[in-house]
Amino acid sequence: MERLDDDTVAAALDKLPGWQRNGDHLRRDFKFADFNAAWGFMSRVALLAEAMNHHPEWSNVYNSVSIGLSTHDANGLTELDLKLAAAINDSAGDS
Ligand SMILES: C[C@H](O)[C@H](O)[C@H]1CNC2=NC(N)=NC(=O)C2=N1
Repeated sequence: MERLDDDTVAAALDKLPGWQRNGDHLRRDFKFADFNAAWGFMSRVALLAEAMNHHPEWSNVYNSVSIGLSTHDANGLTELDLKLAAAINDSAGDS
């Protein structure tokens, strides 16, 4: 998988509400009603990450989930990160 150039990433981010670029990562923080909702979200994301064989860097504190996306095999951002970011938004109930 090829690394994306800066313009391609910037254009894609316009269509990914909540996500920001931070160097080689896309980042978004989510907040839910409670731990149960946060964990349910993480369970859904875990299943789709496994299906994509593309996995998030994330942490959870009670109702907060912080996510970083990057393609380690490519040392940067690829289409897989954009795809996973969009799928994560769907899992959180965003468009
Ligand atoms: C061997 C396996 O295909 C790779 O290690 C996959 C697994 N999940 C991955 N996830 C992410 N985020 N980046 C990768 O480069 C990656 N590579």
